[in-house]
Amino acid sequence: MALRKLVAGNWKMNGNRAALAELDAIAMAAEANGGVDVAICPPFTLIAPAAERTPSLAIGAQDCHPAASGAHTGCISAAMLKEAGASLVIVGHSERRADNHETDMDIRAKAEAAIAAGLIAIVCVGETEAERDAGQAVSIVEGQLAGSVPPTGTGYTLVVAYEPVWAIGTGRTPSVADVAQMHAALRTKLGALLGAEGAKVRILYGGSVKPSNAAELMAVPDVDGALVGGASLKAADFVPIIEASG
Ligand SMILES: O=C(CO)COP(=O)(O)O
Repeated sequence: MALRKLVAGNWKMNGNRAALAELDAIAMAAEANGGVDVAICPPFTLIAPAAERTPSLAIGAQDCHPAASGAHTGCISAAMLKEAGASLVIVGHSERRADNHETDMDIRAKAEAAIAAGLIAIVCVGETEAERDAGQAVSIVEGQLAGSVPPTGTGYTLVVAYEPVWAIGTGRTPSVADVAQMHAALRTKLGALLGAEGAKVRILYGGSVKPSNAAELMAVPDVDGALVGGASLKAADFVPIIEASG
């Protein structure tokens, strides 16, 4: 079953108010490519101005706290993101798994909080280079998925992003065959975890997606979109990726 593609940009800790000008051309491309869902996940401080500037574009966050509220200095709840204008949130990005020692259990709790607040949760999984070299990529990623996907997730509330850690920001990507193998394994595992809903959950590929490789990656079976880092910062790079996904 071909699912509607989602192309999401993760700005990470980049961008400022001036950079929001990029959103105008991205929103125009989203409108012109009506068969593709497009989202941008800027830093927290830019969510509200981004949502106000381009109401037609889905705006997301890059993390949320698992609790609804409370004494958690420096943290942001899913409901706060929703009120600021976000409709989705990335959880479990490998940079957060590494830098903040987030576990699969933490990530599942964040995804559950996001869904409870009415956000779409984009749950990230991906192996390190050492794990791939050891022949463990599929089993590691299946384990991350089983641990971090909420059992109540549906095709409307949950998105999975496969991002090999070694492909992020390096210009390197897995072969088309390796992407196909991993996405097929994730699709099967989602079915085991979520039943019929597992077939409706979009599985994005992320890691050095750029205009020159987007069409090839988006044509792989069970690749239902892209999670784009560096190439989402400029409309000149991101718009061709949207166009290649239609
Ligand atoms: O981590 C990523 C998106 O979440 C991918 O980053 P790059 O596209 O810069 O490799």
